[in-house]
Amino acid sequence: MGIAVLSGVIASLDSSTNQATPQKWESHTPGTLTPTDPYAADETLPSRFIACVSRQESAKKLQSLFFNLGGLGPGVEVLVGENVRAAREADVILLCCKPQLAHTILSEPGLVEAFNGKLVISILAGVTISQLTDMVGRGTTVIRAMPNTPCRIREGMTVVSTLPPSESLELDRERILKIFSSIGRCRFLDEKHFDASMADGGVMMGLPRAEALELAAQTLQGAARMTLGGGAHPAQLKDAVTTPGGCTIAGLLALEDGRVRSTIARAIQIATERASELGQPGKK
Ligand SMILES: NC(=O)C1=CN([C@@H]2O[C@H](COP(=O)(O)OP(=O)(O)OC[C@H]3O[C@@H](n4cnc5c(N)ncnc54)[C@H](OP(=O)(O)O)[C@@H]3O)[C@@H](O)[C@H]2O)C=CC1
Repeated sequence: MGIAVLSGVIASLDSSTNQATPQKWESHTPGTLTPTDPYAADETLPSRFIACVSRQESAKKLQSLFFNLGGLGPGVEVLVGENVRAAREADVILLCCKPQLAHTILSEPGLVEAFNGKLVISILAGVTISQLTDMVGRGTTVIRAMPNTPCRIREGMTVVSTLPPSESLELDRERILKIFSSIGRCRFLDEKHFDASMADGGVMMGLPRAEALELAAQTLQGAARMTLGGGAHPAQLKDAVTTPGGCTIAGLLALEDGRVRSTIARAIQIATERASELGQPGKK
């Protein structure tokens, strides 16, 4: 998933650089941006990328993958076993390891100091901000992001935990929006919704109507495009997607009927109805 995020950011930067007439970041709903925007002379945009892995084999794969991306891709530095060095040189750190490795990786001598004062964005499922803060120290701003599988085709829906008050809040917020809007839609929500979705199997529970609709529709759109464009079977998506909730499950079940194209519209309708229902007062 880390590769998907980084590739999306690079592709967005490249596409905006190549635009003859740059457009502004477009806001659909409060807190969201689309990936069709200008990057020139914007301090919130990244200018250097470092990818960290633990194995030489992975490094070779990543070097080849980023090289083949073209544009800014070949400029990505891939480091093996040098997390502390990379963290020292970074302003924003995206934590994308498996959840069970977090403690081992973050206990490496020098890492807490290297993280101090920086923005750490964790996509680790099920690891709370409080747990991460215990590992990295209170001098680091830790936020959680929960992207979903369609981020791999830049049709994702990422939920990001709301930022704590700080002097760099606006800058951090812009940086986060630009990272995750490059792989789909991005929405800030309180961390309690992350835990509700993990526990209940549906992020829609307790969400306000507008957010529930947006998450359902974008998740379904991403799933549908992965099915139609990427050849992924709905059953594979259902196994892989971590954030769908009842709305997308309903959509995917409809897709599995075999009448794929004709049922997409029905799936979206089911999802929208379900999201509306969950968004009604009294059901929050
Ligand atoms: N897959 C999905 O759809 C989603 C995943 N997530 C979250 O994303 C995270 C990653 O999942 P996924 O992408 O599937 O996992 P992967 O195993 O594909 O990627 C994990 C990466 O971490 C690297 N890594 C492991 N150990 C170290 C280390 N000590 N130092 C530096 N890098 C290291 C691995 O490199 P190497 O191979 O060299 O060890 C690998 O590149 C998980 O926490 C998951 O909860 C969140 C939302 C959706």
